[in-house]
Amino acid sequence: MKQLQISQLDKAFDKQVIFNQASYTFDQGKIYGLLGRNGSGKSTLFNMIARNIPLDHGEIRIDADDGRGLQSSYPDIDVGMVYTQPHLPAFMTGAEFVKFFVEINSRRLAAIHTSQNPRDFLDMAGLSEADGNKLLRDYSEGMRNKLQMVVSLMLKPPVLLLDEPLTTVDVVAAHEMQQMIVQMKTDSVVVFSTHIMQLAQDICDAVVLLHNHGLEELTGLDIHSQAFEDEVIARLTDEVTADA
Ligand SMILES: Nc1ncnc2c1ncn2[C@@H]1O[C@H](COP(=O)(O)OP(=O)(O)OP(=O)(O)O)[C@@H](O)[C@H]1O
Repeated sequence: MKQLQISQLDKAFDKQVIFNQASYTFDQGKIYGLLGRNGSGKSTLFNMIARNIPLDHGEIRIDADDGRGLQSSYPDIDVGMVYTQPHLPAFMTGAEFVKFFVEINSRRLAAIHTSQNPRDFLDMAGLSEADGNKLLRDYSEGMRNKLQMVVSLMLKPPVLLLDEPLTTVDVVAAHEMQQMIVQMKTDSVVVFSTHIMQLAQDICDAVVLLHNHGLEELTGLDIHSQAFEDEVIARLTDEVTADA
């Protein structure tokens, strides 16, 4: 089973403590919703997992289910990251970008039996032929988000991190993307951050709160209940009181 393990993680920016001895293990087979107040450290956590920024102390380890067990250094393990603001080349058209993406990832796509037809990628992102011929800088934010998510999901990375996805896509696209994310949990560890409680309740199997500089799963309540929602708000509100 694939696994992402956070152990006794510390991270501070100058004197601002973001994580203090945070520990949690995310398993393949579940969708985890990461909830926390603005500025609590959700993007920072994702960036540490993706090794974009260093951690101060502790360990982040990944088991890609490749026989090697948990690895604390994982340059060869793909961590898929879907950003709130997509990072796409502005001066390529959608079709050019997808063609380029398929070319540079052809071996990986072949290994996981994913289509290598660029048109399929554009179709999944709901982009027409005319859209495909537009420069990415002229896409709406929602169109960029859909395209970014489709290319990230098609690679089926062992760990998939989604930083506030689906906030800018239309209702139909959001429904389709939700279904794609749900399918991903079969083969990947899937963690997404969101401020939309309804979204967390709709697609998550577990909700992890980032508060008081730690990670804590909210257990013992039906995720779809009002009591669950009240408890999330109470705990995240408590944090402000505790820090004040
Ligand atoms: N490179 C950096 N240098 C200094 N401080 C930073 C840096 N990156 C993030 N921070 C600070 O760390 C804290 C956590 O930021 P982060 O973006 O991880 O929060 P978040 O939970 O994702 O917030 P939001 O929900 O608002 O998107 C914030 O106070 C932010 O200002």
